[in-house]
Amino acid sequence: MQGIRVGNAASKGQGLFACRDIPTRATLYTTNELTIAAINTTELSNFCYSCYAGSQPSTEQWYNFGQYRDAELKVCSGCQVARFCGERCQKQAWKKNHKHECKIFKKLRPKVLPEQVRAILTFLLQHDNGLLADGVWSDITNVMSHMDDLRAAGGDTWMSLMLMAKATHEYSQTKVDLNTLLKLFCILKVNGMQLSTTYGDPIGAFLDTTLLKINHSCDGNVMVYRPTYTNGTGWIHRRSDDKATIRLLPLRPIAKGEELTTSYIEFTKHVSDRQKNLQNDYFFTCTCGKCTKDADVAKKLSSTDPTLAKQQATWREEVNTHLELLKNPPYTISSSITALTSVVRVMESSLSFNPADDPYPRAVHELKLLHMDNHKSVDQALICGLKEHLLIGPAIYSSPYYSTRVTNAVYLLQVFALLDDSFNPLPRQDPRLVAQAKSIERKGLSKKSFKYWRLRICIHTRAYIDMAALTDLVEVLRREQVSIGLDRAAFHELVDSEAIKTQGEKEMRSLLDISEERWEMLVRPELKRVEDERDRV
Ligand SMILES: C[S@@+](CC[C@H](N)C(=O)[O-])C[C@H]1O[C@@H](n2cnc3c(N)ncnc32)[C@H](O)[C@@H]1O
Repeated sequence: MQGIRVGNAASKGQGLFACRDIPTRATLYTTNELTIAAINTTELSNFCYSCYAGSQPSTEQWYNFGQYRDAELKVCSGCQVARFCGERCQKQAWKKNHKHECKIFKKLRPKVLPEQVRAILTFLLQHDNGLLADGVWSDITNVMSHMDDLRAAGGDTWMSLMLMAKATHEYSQTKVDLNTLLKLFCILKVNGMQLSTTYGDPIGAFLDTTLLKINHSCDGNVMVYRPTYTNGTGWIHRRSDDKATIRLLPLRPIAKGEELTTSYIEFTKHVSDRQKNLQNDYFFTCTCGKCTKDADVAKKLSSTDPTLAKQQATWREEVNTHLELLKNPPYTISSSITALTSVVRVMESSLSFNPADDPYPRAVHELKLLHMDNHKSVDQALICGLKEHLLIGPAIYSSPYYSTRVTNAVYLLQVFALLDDSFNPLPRQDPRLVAQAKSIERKGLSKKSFKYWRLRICIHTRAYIDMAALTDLVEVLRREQVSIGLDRAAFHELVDSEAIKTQGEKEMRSLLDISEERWEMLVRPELKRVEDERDRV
């Protein structure tokens, strides 16, 4: 552990603490050996079983156009379940764990075990076959399991934990008792972290003996990040041995002795939903500063404007329903677009509009993704992405170094690229994109302002990256800047010209339909802050 230690976090149990002052550019901890991990069953054919390289990650699929480098996955001829990006990964996995589980997977074919069972089964077989390093078994089995809470809550969750424990006991023929196995499933349920792509798309779950000591805060000071390695020409999802699978990065400077915290849940949700989530899934009540502040604001709103408070609860309900529907096909994209657009519109038209208010951030983000579907309305996706970048980002993230904020900006730049005539990575045969670019112009953003904003967002995002530890994204931004195709002189003319800047801002207000007053209040402070920051880089 680099500059961090496990310590007593009072009523929260153990926690992680900084042993020195930590600047934002530091990497706090890295690992490329996750203690327990499994890829979701639905993603098994898309990601390497050993290094989690992706063959078709959902978000990035379109990202690098022709340059995207797929990892070609070959299926294990024994079990036909695990897929590997190369011989090296296959050999490593065979030695580490696959030798023992492969036989079990083969016997069960065509049934594929759920990810939780594969995760615990693999760990158990490593233990039973003497393949775990000293202390790892006790490090994991001594973690808070909340088994009594889960048993008391009962229901389908408890039933499924018991069934999974029984099945694992039977398949493994282990000497470890059933109760310990059940505890392991509870530990994974309560402490498991999401294994994801760099863009945050979930692909599995993992447990790491150090990271699982991090306690929760809705305004955490660290983030768990899965880097995407790049070279000059495209993404390389494959990780070489010297590179980490997971990194722990600071979101702001952290003082010596401060506790490291991260958000276990979607922190943009309303405080009442966050508390429900934390109580149901993690069995505690959050008392962080953000919860105290948000609860005060909610209480005040209920007493001063009960109609609005009620209205907001209805919007949250509506967005939650659609986001839930979108998780499981068959779903209708167009009806979700209609419902989410209507919530976004009414929220924006409210006099007390605050872009941080749940469900606005979640609705705009989902709408952006839905509009990108099949490139059907990239122009609308651009508008959503811009709202997310200019209005929502500054309002919900207490720090610019959130990987989500940076990767959202990188995504937005790619949406710009799709609509930019002068940037031509794709054969421009799609007349829909040409028509959509025209629609952006008709809505008020001229070609010059379009280019100005594309460049401006690129430069500002690059500045965030230079100040943070998200170094793997530098190459992506460098390439992006080149692709905008401006020489140094033209670059300064665009970004530093007051006239172009004033015009660009005016046109952006028109595109996003934001009044000047709202722009000055909600967008201006952040624009000023990033400009100051850029000057410091
Ligand atoms: C991943 S573990 C964190 C490490 C844990 N404190 C330990 O001692 O092993 C998650 C559990 O820690 C406790 N916890 C985490 N954050 C907390 C918080 N902000 N307040 C109270 N309890 C918390 C809860 O019991 C939660 O289920």
